[in-house]
Amino acid sequence: MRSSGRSVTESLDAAGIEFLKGHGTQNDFVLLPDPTASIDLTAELVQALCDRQRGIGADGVLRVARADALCATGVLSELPAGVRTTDWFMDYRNADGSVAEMCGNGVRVFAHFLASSGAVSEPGFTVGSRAGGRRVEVHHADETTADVSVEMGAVTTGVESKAVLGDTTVAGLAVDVGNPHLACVVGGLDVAALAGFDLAHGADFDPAVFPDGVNIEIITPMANGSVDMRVLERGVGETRSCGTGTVAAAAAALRASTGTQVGTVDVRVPGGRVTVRIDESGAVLRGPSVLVASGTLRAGWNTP
Ligand SMILES: N[C@@H](CCC[C@H](N)C(=O)O)C(=O)O
Repeated sequence: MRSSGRSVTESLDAAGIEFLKGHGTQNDFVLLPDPTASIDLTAELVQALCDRQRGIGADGVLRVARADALCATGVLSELPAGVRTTDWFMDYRNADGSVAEMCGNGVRVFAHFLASSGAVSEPGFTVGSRAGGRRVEVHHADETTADVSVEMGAVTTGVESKAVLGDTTVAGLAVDVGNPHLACVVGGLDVAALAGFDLAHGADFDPAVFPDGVNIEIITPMANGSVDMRVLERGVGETRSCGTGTVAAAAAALRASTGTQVGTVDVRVPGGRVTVRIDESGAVLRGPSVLVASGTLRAGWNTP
């Protein structure tokens, strides 16, 4: 990892650094505008920022940096496919401090911030992620709310696998949306039974299929073009939504009901609703973003 030149104390509390708090269907994030990638974004700092008692509280952190700055400071070893040096790059971290390739809700909030702050001048632009460049279209954005579509790229289904949640075993399909998912469409499951699943105590899964961990979605069968879903996110726990998870859920639900993964699905999650359209060229995720607040980290907030 690079050395930022900041002292240990400075990197512990990142005092004076500006942040925003936002969410996409209640999957919530701390945004750190950091064009030059000068913040020493350690796992410990991410954990503290995301802590709901001693920090700001969030499911993850979105550092807003230029792609070339992340390369120059060694955060990225190379530019992922489809990302140009001048693109804004979503440097995403899970609440436990781990790095993930992609975040579908985060990219909408990220694009909302860029559009509402004037950092971009066109409604359509590319956001860099570790999974590659993602084209976004901001349909509407004001200071607080936005409606954003994201081209999520290829949705690749793999083998069938299982997860154990509490005393329940569920079967699902491995789905790669840039990050790994086990999308479990449970036959006969209704909204009330979905609410009864124990997602509070983690899950066991097959590490041979998911050597880098997995996000697990529990999904009702498709009815009238929609499904309900809950999610257990890698590096976080249960969240109220997961954008990449909704894409995986749509692919699995379409496959289960039609035998192909082409179509449009409304996915309801505890935090709201998004729409996923999948065709041969990939998936498009459309949904809301809310920027809740902005502020400045105070000196000493993260002093042990
Ligand atoms: N909430 C995100 C996914 C974030 C990354 C995930 N926890 C992982 O580790 O892959 C989304 O909206 O897609």
